[in-house]
Amino acid sequence: MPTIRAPAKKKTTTLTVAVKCRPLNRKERDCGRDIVRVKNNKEVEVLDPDLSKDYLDRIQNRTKEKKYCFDHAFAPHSTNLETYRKCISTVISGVVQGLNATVFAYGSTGSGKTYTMVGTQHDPGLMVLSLNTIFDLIKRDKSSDEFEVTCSYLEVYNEVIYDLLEKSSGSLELREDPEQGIIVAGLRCIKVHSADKILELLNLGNSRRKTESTEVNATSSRSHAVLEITVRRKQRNKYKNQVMRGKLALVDLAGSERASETNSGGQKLRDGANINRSLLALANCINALGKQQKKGLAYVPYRNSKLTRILKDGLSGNSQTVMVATISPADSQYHHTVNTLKYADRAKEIKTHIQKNIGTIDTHVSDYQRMIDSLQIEVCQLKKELAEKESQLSVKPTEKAADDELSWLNVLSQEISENVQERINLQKALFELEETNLQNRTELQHLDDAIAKQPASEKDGTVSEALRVRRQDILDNIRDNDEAGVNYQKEIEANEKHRCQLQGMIEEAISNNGNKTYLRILSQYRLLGMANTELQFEMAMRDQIIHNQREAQRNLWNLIMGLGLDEKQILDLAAKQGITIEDWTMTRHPGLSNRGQSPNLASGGHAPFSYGLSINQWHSRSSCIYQNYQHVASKSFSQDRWDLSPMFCREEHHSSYYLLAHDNSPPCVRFRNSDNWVGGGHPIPWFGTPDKHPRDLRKSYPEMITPASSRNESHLLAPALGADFGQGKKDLNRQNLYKGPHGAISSSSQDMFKGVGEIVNHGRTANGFSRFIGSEQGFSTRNSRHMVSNHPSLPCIPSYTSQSPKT
Ligand SMILES: Nc1ncnc2c1ncn2[C@@H]1O[C@H](COP(=O)(O)OP(=O)(O)OP(=O)(O)O)[C@@H](O)[C@H]1O
Repeated sequence: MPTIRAPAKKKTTTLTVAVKCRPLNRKERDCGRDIVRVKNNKEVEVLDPDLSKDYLDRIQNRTKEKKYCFDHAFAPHSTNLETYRKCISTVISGVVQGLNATVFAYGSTGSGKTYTMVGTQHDPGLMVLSLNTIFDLIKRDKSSDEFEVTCSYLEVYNEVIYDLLEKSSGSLELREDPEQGIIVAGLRCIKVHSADKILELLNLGNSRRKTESTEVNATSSRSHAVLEITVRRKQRNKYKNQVMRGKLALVDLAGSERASETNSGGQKLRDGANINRSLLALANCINALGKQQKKGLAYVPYRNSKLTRILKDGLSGNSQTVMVATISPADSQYHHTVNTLKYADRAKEIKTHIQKNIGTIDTHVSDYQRMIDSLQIEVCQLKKELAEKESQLSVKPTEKAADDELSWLNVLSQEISENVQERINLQKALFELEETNLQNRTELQHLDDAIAKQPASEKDGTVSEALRVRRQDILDNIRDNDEAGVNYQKEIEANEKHRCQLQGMIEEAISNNGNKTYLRILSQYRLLGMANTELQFEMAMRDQIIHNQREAQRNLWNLIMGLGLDEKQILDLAAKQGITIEDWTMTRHPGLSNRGQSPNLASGGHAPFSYGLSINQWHSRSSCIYQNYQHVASKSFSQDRWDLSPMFCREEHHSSYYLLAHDNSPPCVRFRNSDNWVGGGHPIPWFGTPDKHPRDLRKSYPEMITPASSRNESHLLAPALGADFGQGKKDLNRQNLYKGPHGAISSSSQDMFKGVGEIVNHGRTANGFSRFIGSEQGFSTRNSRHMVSNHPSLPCIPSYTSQSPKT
């Protein structure tokens, strides 16, 4: 099979980010004011909407004023043509030379995305201007090359892809093509010879696009629209067999909105939820990609929505990409404007790698082959649909009633699945926010230390000034993230409410319907499927945490061992880093023949778990506290053996706690609340509710409830471990744990400990991810999520306390 040849060079480039501010509309002029200032064609300043703030507030940084700088910024009076000339035209000329380009408008509802992309007759939008340029360039081309231009236009509505160039398009599927990346199977590609023809198609497609009138925008787009133009250039000169293929994707996103603002309900509300979901997925991708550039690898959740899968190339692959962030200058839109600018600011970090798509004539033929294949698939699909429709017409009334019942159930289960997916997205977002703030707070602490250490003579110097500016930035970020976190939590609450309604509907259907058993099994099956999705996400998150901690431990051990330090030196060094080593109780393992080897690596062979070390400052993503717990007296590195004694490992991550326990009882996972061990015989992971109480999975899915148990301790059998420790050691161990050198556990709380594996809470409030991970009904928020596990893969390490991030 012919393939597109690897190009000679790949050029790395960053996203071009432009901000376009629309004028105030009449309503905004009458009852609000303009709070956006565009300066020097690059800077955007958003004033505090609260006019009551005075000079003192301003000099003390108590206003919500924000300043950003972008590649381009356009004031309200500027036209689409100006935007096009300054940031799009060069990208478009590349398309005729075999390069890919993506242009997308991002902003809240009513901020001017469609105006920017489609425009009006007097002020044509970027789609129209780009198409005219492409045909102009082809017309003016002096070479004898042959050009062919094709166009497709799709929309993603409620996570379903429709062809806007088809009169009554069915839903289309996404496929991964090894050469072309993500493609939409069965999407019509129409050959066009002039810009006018494409504009005709564009208008036709736009008339089919789903729009609604909302409180904020009379013609609000309810779907994301992607216009794709492909230019194939068959070369006639020395590279006779070569075909260059440039692709231009022009994207008009649906607007993000809040249900309360748009005053919508029913279908509109559902659309809004789906739009927000895919935009949230896009925002998460922008976040992750931004982080990737700053800190190396980060998981980019493209697969969370169809939109992000379609935009994948534009965000990180082979594409020159321009993001036009559209904002409203109205004071009532302050929150949306700042939110859009924040994501636009992050998008500046995103890098793409552009290269010419050069293929052979054969490749060109293979493209046609692919088109034929996809048309054949479409024909098969249509035939199948026709056959189904025919058979539906001939079904008996009783069968039809049963079918109706089932299709109702399908709709319901679809809603449940969307509800779960939305919650996962929100919780992920919350998790990211919390993580960012954790890092922010650590940096804040370091900055405070650095500022305090500045000599008096330097207090007014440039270094001090830079530190203070950075400190203010971090404070702003923390405050913004906290605000965003509160909003996410509200959305999670709404999501939870919706979930309860859905649950009620299922229960009602079960009690009303004749075929109860079947429906019950079916609904149980679906609910378990949903629960499974949540569990998988939780597992993935935990794997990530464990991976990060291992990394940190490994690095640290390698460093410490490489230095060949003795215990005292290590303790001194740790103290300098602000780390207190509570209890040095490691003895050497027979398997560790020399002290140069990282104890963390000693987990192989017969060792049921590994030794490790974690220190907050060294940790790349999470804050951890580990506690090694042994009945053996403290031993130093110089001793001969690493003793495999019973051990506890405590980890704090986003207010989630794990503790590893090894004793002679069967390995188990235990849960406890602030006072007692709780739960039945077969505990399962728990998911936090949006409010203060974690959600009981069995409550959410009552079909999963196992007979209640009066026992206040729950055990979940884990895979057998090699460790087998005497029960007798347990009490002593517990005692040691309670009486750590720093008195980590208060004497009153000692009474709470009724089994192995209790955990000390260092007083961090539980939120974000901790809501999501392991806990049980009735936990107090303060002591929040306690989970005890003896997972064999988690490392056990010496005892430390690390400084909690500043709150
Ligand atoms: N630069 C501009 N000049 C004049 N009017 C504008 C401008 N930008 C937007 N508008 C007007 O603002 C209103 C909302 O714009 P538009 O429909 O483009 O918003 P949107 O971001 O696409 O909204 P949604 O996401 O809800 O589809 C429209 O009436 C549009 O004509």
